[in-house]
Amino acid sequence: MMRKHSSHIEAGSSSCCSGTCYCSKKVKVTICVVIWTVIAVIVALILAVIIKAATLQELFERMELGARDDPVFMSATEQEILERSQRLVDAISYRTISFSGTNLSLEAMTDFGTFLERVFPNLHDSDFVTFTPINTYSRLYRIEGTEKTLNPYLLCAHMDVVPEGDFDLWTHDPFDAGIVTESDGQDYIFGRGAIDDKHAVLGIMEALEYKVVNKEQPKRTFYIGFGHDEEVSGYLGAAEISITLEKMLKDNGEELDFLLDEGMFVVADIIPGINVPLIYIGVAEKGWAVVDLDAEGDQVHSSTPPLESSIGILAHGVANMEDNKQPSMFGKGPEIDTLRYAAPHATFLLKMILGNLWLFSGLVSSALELSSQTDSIQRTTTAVTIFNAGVKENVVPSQAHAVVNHRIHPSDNLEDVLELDRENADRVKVTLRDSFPPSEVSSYSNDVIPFQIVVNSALEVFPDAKPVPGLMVANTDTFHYKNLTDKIYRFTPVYNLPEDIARFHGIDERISVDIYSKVVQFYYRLMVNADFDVKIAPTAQVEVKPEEVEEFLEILEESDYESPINNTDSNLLPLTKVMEESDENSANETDSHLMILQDIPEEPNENPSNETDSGLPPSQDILEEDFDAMPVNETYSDMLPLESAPKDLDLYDLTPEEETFSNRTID
Ligand SMILES: CCCCCCCC/C=C\CCCCCCCC(=O)N[C@@H](Cc1ccc(O)cc1)C(=O)O
Repeated sequence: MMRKHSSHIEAGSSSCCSGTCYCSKKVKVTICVVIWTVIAVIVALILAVIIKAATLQELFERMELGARDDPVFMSATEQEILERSQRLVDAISYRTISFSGTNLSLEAMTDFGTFLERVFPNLHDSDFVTFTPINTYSRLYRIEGTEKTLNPYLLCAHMDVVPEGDFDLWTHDPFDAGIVTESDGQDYIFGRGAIDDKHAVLGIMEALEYKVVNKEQPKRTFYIGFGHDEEVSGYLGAAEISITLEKMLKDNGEELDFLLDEGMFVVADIIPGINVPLIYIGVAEKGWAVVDLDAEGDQVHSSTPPLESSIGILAHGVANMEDNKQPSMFGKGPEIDTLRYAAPHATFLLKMILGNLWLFSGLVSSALELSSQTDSIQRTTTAVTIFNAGVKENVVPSQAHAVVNHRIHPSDNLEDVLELDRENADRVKVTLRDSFPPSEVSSYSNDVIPFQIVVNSALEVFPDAKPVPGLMVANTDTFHYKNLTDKIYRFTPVYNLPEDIARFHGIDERISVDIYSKVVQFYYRLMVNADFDVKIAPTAQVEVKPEEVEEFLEILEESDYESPINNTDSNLLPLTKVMEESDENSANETDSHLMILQDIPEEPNENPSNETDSGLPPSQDILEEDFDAMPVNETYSDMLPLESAPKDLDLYDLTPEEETFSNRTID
């Protein structure tokens, strides 16, 4: 019904006739204000997005580990590179295949151990290397450092491999290919284990052999653990190494500072718009669940098939599980920092998106979903790995069985995953067979020295790549080492394009001779960089005589110095006494009065971490656990609060070099 025309329009109201609207001035003004406000908000948003993109800062700040402008590498003549490559080829020829937890290739593993001892004779014969066989086949090495003040670290790798799969699909024999020149003109070491994980086993051994031959005893003690059943979860290898190592650490009064295992890699072209390779360090690892799926139906003659067979019911449930994925956890795990760290290296358009995840996280999550590789970093994955039913072509079977393997995102939980499985599975019975939870996230802030050691070593071999922390989407032996340290990194410097990622456990696994050479150099650089704490010590070393200590204590007593027991200030400067015995091999002469001041990050760090991470115990740990227990005459040297220490104390005669250091930290 048409509204009656009114000639009288009240102020503040409006009226329409035949589609024509009459608005009062006030309404018009209001509409204008609303429209302009909306436009202003949109313009402001666009400006904010552009400004954020234009001012994106690199999140990883490289800490120079000593004088590293010109890092020293292992010598690498063409002949040496070839010999090292040939040793990897030989390593691959040992069929150290793990078929299942109860079907390992133990004879091949024994031979592989003998091979390692034969081709790396010097390290096995070295005074400072101790080898302990674990559970017969796994291997644990202790490399004694010359400095006893630094906590050791652990390098891990595994000696077993998965079966080759479909042999006919391989271009070359997976265990006997040698070095092959491919169509891209590059030489490749082909075969099962080339990137998972014999390159790491051999790379670590090459670096250590070189150090032994060249009498480069490391300053920091470290351990090497090679498991023999990683591919079937490491319960016989890594789990046992972990038990022995825990005991060794305890006996030696050590704590493990950090560990590095296989895992992620250098990856290029994985995100369109990021045109630099990424040094992707796994700082966390997904959890694991194996789920059995069982469907039942009638067993009948195939000439009179049932309306629904057990196979049909199972197929329907499985298809539902694939169609309705577990939900995206984007923004709740390390994947967000993968993108935040990568963002400054993106095209401007992508910078606008990645620099403004508060606005575009939905869009980014949908983009990640476009590839199964990128999708795996943002959600719990569902892989149907086994599907079995039927025994004869004319019998409809009563039972059908499938297995699903989930990798659980760190922000997801098993109960929720199973609930969605049951919803999707419909009439299929869902039973959890086994599981373990996702790992903790290891700290990766810029002041975490172990993270810096790993990243610096990678940057030294891939100077143009950019480091990003991220989620390890598969699993490693690190699960068994989680009690030993909370700083666990998963990385080997293999270079992968997206299509190469399929070579892990896939067909035509290979590594180029050039990249393998970088792998070897990486482990060598890591062993050098891990001695960093000792290297910074010369500027920080202060000799203290006993009478000066007395004087210091007296002054402290007289001053208004606040006890560090109640002081949790992160500026506390821990001092550790160097062990009494000095070592002849050490480049730094030490005596019982020598102390090392730990470097202190000058700026607060973005990432929430209270750790000082220098290889020394964190200051808070000392406060809470050790301080009370310390004899009074030792506490003076172990904890000097920078802020509260009397500034006019003139305890030490400092060299100009020492003074620079002391000014930098204390003033
Ligand atoms: C934006 C960047 C996106 C990057 C996306 C990267 C996708 C990566 C895809 C594949 C990674 C390949 C990982 C290699 C894994 C090597 C270790 C391994 O094979 N583990 C096995 C065996 C295992 C080990 C320990 C366990 O507790 C269970 C199983 C595995 O199945 O995970």
